[in-house]
Amino acid sequence: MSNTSLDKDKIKILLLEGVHQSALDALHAAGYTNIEYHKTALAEDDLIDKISEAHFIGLRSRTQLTEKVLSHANKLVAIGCFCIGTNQVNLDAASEKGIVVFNAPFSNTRSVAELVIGQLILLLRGIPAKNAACHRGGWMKSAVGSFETRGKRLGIIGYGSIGTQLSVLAESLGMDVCFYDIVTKLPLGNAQQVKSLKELLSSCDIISLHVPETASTKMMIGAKEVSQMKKGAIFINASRGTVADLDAVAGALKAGDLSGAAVDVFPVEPKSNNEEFVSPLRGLDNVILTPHIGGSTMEAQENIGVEVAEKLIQYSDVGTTIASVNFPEVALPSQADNHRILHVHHNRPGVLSKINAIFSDNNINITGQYLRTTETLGYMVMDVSSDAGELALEKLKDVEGTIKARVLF
Ligand SMILES: NC(=O)c1ccc[n+]([C@@H]2O[C@H](COP(=O)([O-])OP(=O)(O)OC[C@H]3O[C@@H](n4cnc5c(N)ncnc54)[C@H](O)[C@@H]3O)[C@@H](O)[C@H]2O)c1
Ligand SMILES: O=C(O)[C@H](O)COP(=O)(O)O
Repeated sequence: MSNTSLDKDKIKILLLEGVHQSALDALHAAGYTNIEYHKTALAEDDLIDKISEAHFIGLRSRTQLTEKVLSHANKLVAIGCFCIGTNQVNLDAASEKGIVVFNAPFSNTRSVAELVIGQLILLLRGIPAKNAACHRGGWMKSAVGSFETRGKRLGIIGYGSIGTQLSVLAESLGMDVCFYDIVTKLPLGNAQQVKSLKELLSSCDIISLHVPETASTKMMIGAKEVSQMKKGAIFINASRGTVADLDAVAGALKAGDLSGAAVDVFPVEPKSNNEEFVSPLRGLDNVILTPHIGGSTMEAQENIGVEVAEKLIQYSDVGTTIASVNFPEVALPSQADNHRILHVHHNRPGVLSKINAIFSDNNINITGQYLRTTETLGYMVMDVSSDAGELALEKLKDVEGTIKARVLF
């Protein structure tokens, strides 16, 4: 159990995968200078070695924070995912160790929606194949199989932040939009929610996936679903590689059942730019392959850098967990001449009354207290008079169900 606050220059921050300079700037401006920065993800052994010394870690989609890796993260208090997806982090293991996880749920959504619009226009015109032919000295001048976007039916699977923006952009091009989502969603513009995945697959000219990686989305597009798509349909996936069976997609493309595809995410992605990319879609001229760059624009990365760094700073400075992925949300203004204690515990009945009893028995004056819980976790921020901080922390360690307790200031 971590038990003391540290001077800011002793708080070790590990930033991986080339997170934007804006994150470093924000952390430096807030007084955090002990930062180790890597442009790439780390191999597991190296990651374990470094995470065991880190108090904060920042990463993107490549770094896998598995249960095994997190079991070594004994000083870690927070994880910043400088992206939307948090599937690369074992959230249960993080919660179990009292480690809060943040992400950037909105900053790169426009970038993904724009990429998909670009891809669907290029695919409707057969540009990838024509471009490839030109590069080989060919000349495929023909209108056959080339279409405008106007009046084409776009099916969006997952109508969240990205799906909705894609919907609006596609309608501005005159497309007819429908979507499938497990939640009933307010349709934007003239878009329509369909009742089943099959209805979407069998009625759309273009199908684009925008779901998170979860148990319910794993391989949600398999051979059966591919066979339900309209003859000549276009398939796009910029969500997660585990969502679609690419062998089935490749088979349908080779058989001419699908006319084209654009895929940005893969079940197995190279760990670095030096590793070979392997996919059954390689070599197919009517497929746009991109190396997981849906959210990789300068605008998105700069905004994400600031957004996630600010969340880490707020947590480190005052214990704020607003917009956390796995913690109850708590925000309290800091109080002068007080010590702030953060207490993460298993959400069991009686923890709060035990804490209050201990404080009362020891004459510790609580000047502010805020508790929020999720189903499994309790997070309490407590301000006590500054002469009582150390004693309060000592006593809190004895409370059954405590996961992590520290004094902030
Ligand atoms: N290619 C990239 O670089 C890139 C960039 C950003 C995000 N992403 C991926 O895109 C995903 C979606 O991003 P978002 O911001 O739109 O997320 P979001 O959470 O705002 O929306 C996801 C939507 O999918 C729906 N959904 C969940 N499970 C479903 C299921 N089984 N069937 C149908 N719908 C389901 C949800 O109800 C929600 O409406 C992210 O989770 C991330 O994995 C990829
Ligand atoms: O989840 C996301 O936001 C995207 O997949 C982007 O991931 P990246 O930061 O690794 O490009």
